[in-house]
This record gives sequence, structure tokens and C-alpha cells, in this order.
Amino acid sequence: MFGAEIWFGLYWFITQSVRWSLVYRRTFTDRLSRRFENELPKVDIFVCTADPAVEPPIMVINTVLSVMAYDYPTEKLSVYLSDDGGSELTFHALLQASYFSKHWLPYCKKYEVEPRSPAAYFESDPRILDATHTKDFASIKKLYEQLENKVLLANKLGQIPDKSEHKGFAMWDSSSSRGNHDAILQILVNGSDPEARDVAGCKLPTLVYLAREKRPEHFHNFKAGAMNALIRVSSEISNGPVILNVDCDMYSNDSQSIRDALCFLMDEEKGHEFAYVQFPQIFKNITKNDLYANSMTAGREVEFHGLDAFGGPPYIGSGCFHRREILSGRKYSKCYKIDLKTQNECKMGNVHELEERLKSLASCTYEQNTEWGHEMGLKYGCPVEDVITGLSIQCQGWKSVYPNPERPAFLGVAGTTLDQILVQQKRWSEGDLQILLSKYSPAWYGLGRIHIGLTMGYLIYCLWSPNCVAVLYYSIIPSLHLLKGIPLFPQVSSVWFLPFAYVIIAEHIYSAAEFLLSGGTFLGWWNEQRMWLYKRTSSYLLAFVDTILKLLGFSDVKFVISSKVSDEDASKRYGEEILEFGTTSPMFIIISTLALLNLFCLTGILMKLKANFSLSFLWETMALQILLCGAFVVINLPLFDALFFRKDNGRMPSSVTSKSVFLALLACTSFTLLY
Ligand SMILES: O=c1ccn([C@@H]2O[C@H](COP(=O)(O)OP(=O)(O)O[C@H]3O[C@H](CO)[C@@H](O)[C@H](O)[C@H]3O)[C@@H](O)[C@H]2O)c(=O)[nH]1
Ligand SMILES: [Mn+2]
Repeated sequence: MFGAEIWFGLYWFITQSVRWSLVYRRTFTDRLSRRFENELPKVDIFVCTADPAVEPPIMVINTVLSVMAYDYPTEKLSVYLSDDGGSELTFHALLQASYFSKHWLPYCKKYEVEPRSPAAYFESDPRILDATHTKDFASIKKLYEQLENKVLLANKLGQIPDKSEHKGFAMWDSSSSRGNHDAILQILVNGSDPEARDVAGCKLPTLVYLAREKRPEHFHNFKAGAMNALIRVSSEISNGPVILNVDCDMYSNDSQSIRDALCFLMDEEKGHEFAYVQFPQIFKNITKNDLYANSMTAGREVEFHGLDAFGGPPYIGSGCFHRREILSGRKYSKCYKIDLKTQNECKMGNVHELEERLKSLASCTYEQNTEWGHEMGLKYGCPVEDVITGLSIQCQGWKSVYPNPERPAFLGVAGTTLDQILVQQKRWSEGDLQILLSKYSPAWYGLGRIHIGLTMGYLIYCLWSPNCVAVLYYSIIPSLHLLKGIPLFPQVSSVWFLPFAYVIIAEHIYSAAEFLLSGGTFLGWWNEQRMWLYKRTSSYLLAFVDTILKLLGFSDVKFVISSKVSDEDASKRYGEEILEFGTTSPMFIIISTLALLNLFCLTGILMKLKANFSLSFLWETMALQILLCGAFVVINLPLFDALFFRKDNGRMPSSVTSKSVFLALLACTSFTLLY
């Protein structure tokens, strides 16, 4: 118990540096325009997708269209879609989107549309200005519906209606599969072609589809591998000195964001210090009380602003603008300034020849015996390739920036079932722990290279997973001792009771206040406490165990892609903020067993009350244990409902229920009998 308390104390201390001084940033994009409008740098935008089943092509192309429609000179904009799913369906959808963009871009410009993801725009009940707008609106909406129907139909059929529509479809043959195919590179819109224009006669941004080569015998390094292939291929096509990276579910919600980011990167005084500009990840589908604590409110509204005071936020994968040179591996030097304004013009020449030539850059063997994945590009071997890459950049001496504008720059899709979230949290906490143990550990490699406050900030995340030990201990041992009638904490009348009471009260008031001030609701805070418990006792525990197994050589790196879809039934429950179980995940067995164990201990001691001792005696000797055990029971009320009472498909599967009841009973009885 003492060990657990020391741990909690140390961990609390680590979470303090990011609360010392918070930095908030503002941009003045009109000044950027005044100074640099004609010298703005080229920007390459990388969108990553990996599986048409969990990342529907219609969602992917909405993201693509939203970034094609940035308020930015189109001849300086190039959009690359990396498809790790190697799917014809995604390619087909992108092709349809390229046709639609000829109408969508001029429409956005003419009516200053926000947001520029068509799906989000039509959902948002847009304001119509006048009669011509009414007409234009009706026709663009119709075009979008046609696009949507085409894409959804192909998805439903699982095949492409007309393969003669584009030469690119010839790249898929009967032998190619998701994990085994040649590199597919199709330049759908060639920005340097004078003919590539929208219906209003303006130039279109370059649009490229890339599915890098996949072979079963070559490990593909997940998103990091995809990004590195994109870095190489794009360097021969547009070679923009600024790279924006978004996940396929994170559409641009603000057409000014490129300009916002450039305000930092092009700043004449400080700009050369910044390697990347990371916007927060904000989700569109959060319910009022954020049932699964998806918003990570404290992280977004407090901690990242605190990190910005010590050198800047980590790179968190989506919504991040990088300098190409630094991301590709340029070594830091103090006096070197990368001038974004000077640009080398790329001549594309014959597109078909170019496509054939560049495929080799996206082959499985290209990276053999190179520094890609180590000294160049995104780092390999870690399930949070983003965080470790950002950290290594910061360790070289560069800084990053965290703008958090009122209007979210990007909006994504958060998980809507408990299982999805716990799996995602496992990947993150496992990856972050691996960083701690890696060459780039903030704890030793970072010392002297980054600010100590930043080291502490990274440690908050790197130590997520080891937290499981103390929390597990605290959720089991005091309750079992309560059942047995053994006090573990000081008595209420003892002065030693005071520090415990103080910590409990102060910690909860502080965190609730922080949550409410960051825009959350009280129930949202309560839900976050529940998720705090579930993450620590299941995701973090499994991550901890897997990391140890990996150190011993028993386990491989995995990357479970988060699903961005859920069935109608489940979405309805998500809307009503009802916890979704429904699958037999081992994580559910853990959290259910813990909940039941506490329920049994609490009922056990209450049943013994009259026979063995009085309530006042119990309270005097074991108040803290009763409170702790009681809190576990109360926070788990929705879980008990799912275990025993609910009838819908989202309830706990009966096999999980019976296993957990068995395990909890076993723990209680063996403890009472043996100890
Ligand atoms: O083999 C793969 C696996 C994933 N992805 C893409 O990577 C992105 C992130 O995957 P997702 O399942 O959505 O993971 P999240 O946990 O939501 O993503 C966060 O965490 C990841 C690291 O764990 C980062 O890669 C992401 O950028 C960051 O947004 C998605 O666009 C995927 O399409 C690939 O391109 N190739
Ligand atoms: Mn995601």
C-alpha cells in the first residue's frame, strides 16, 4: 500500500510541470497575406487510410475534399492519399471525388463555405444568401448526392461498376490482395497540367493516390511506413516544403488553417525554431457528457498548453504541419534557417512515365540498408510512431507550437464503443511506455536535450501504463481487507487520517474544477473518472504485460486500426450515453471482475454488521476502506446494469458475466479462507 501511495505521489508530481505556465497562441493571417501572399510555400497534404471496412471511402474522400478546398493558392497545394488497404473501392471513391472537386472548390470559394468537407457542410444546415445561391446550392447538393450514391453502391457491391472509367483500375488484378500487391501510384490531377482546371477555370490542386507495395514477407511498419513512402514520392512530384498530415477521419474544419500554421513557421523572428505546428485532435461525435472521455479535456485544454511553454507539444499524428526537411531527417543546427519561400520548381513531364519511375520509391525493398525509419522520416518499431518522431525532433533542438483556435481546425471521429477505446488506449499506452524504454527515452536521452518541464510532460504519457500496478492494488487489496475486517488506513480520529482526507478531497475538487473550467460538464467529469479506472485496470495493464513480453522477445508490434463506423443500434445507444459492451473482450472480464469483487466486499461487510460489530465501530476503524470500496461500486453502477439487467445487444455477454462472477467469488472466498 505504501509503495502504491509513493507511486501516486510521484506521478502527481510529474503531472505538475505542464500546469505551471500555460501558453496560448493567436495568429494574424491578414498580416501573413500582406507580407507573403505571393511567396507562400507549397504545401503537401498527406491523408492516411488503411482499411475500407473500418474507414469508409466516403469518409476518406470527404476529408480529401476538405483539404483540397483550403483557402490557399491551388497551384501550391498537393493532396496525397496513402491507402494501406490497397483498395479499389478507395481508389474509385477518390476518382469520383476528383471529378466532384471541379464543382466543389469553386462553390466553396464563391460562398466562403465552412466547413469544406461536403458531408459536414450539408449536415450543418448552411445559410443560403440569395436566389443564385439557392440554385447553386441545389445543384452542388445534387452532385454530392450522386457522388455519395456511387461510392456507397460500389461499397455495397464490393466491386467497381465500370473499370474502363480510368486506366488505374488495371493495377488491380485477381492476384492482388490487401497484403500482397505492387505499388500503385496514380496522379489523378496533375497540378502542373494547364488543363487541370475546375468549372470556374481555376487551377486544381494536384491529387495523388498511392498504395505502397505490400508483400507478406516484408514488414510494412504501419502508418510510419506509409508516411515515409509518401515523403519520398511527394518529393519527386510537388516537393512542398511544408507537409500537413491528417488521418482519414480528420477533415479540415477551417479553411484558414494552413495560413494559421504558416504564421508560426514563417515568423521572421522565431519561425526557424519551429519544426512542426500541432493542432489539437477534436472529435465531432462527442456526446454531451463525453461517456468515454474521448475529448481528453485536461490534455487538450491544459497539458498541451503547458507543454508549449517548454518547447512545444508532441506530434500526435493528425492535424500537424511539418517542415519537410526536418521530418525527413535534417540535423539541427542553430544558425540554419530553412527559407520556406525559396522554391525549386518541379517539372512533372510525362505523368505516366513519372508514375512508373516513382513506384520504386514505394517498394518494399527501397528502404533496405537505408536510414529510413531511423535517422530519416518517421521512426519505426513503435505503435505511436507520431510521438516518438516528434520527441526525437525536439531532442535535436527544434521546438513545436500548439495553436488551439476557438474554431477547431480539424474534426475527427472518436470511438463509440468501450472496446474500441480500450484497445486504442492500449496501443497508445504501450507505445508510450516503449518510448520510455527506447533510445529516445525522455528520461535519459531527453535530459539536457529538452527542457526538464517537457521531460516531465512526456513522462505523464510514458508512465500511463505502469500506473496499472498501483491502481490494481488499490482496487483489490483494501476491499478484500474490508471484507475480512482488517483496517489498512489510519482511524478517523487519528491525525494521520488528515493527510488522506486532504489528498482525496483536494485531488477531486481540483480535477473537477479543471474539467469544468475546460468546458466539460459535471457528469462528463464523473464519466472521466470511470474511464480513468477502466483504462488503468485493463488497457494499461495489458499494455504493461505486452511490453514486458516484448522485451523478453515473446510479442510483436501490433497496430489495431480504430473503427470509424458502428452499427445503427450501437450508435443509438452511444447517443443516449449508454455504455457499449457486447463483445467478449478479456478487458471486460478484468473490469467486471474488479467491479464485482468490490460489490461482494461491500455487501459482505454490511451483512456482517449486526452480527459482528456496530456501524460506528466499522466507520471509526475502516472509513477509508468503506469509502474506497463504495466509490468503486457507485462508479460501476452502469456496469452492473450491463452485467445483470440490460437486454439490448450492448449488454455484457453472459459468458463474460459468468466468468467474472466466478473469478470475483473465487478471490473473495479464497482470501477470507486462506489469509
Ligand atoms: O497500417 C496502417 C495503420 C494505420 N494507418 C493510418 O493511421 C491512422 C491512425 O490510425 P487509427 O486507427 O485511426 O488510430 P488512432 O489511435 O485514432 O490514431 C492516433 O494514434 C496513432 C498512433 O497510435 C497515430 O498514427 C494517429 O495519427 C493518431 O491520430 C489512420 O488514418 C490509419 O488509416 C495506416 O496508414 N497504416
Ligand atoms: Mn483515429
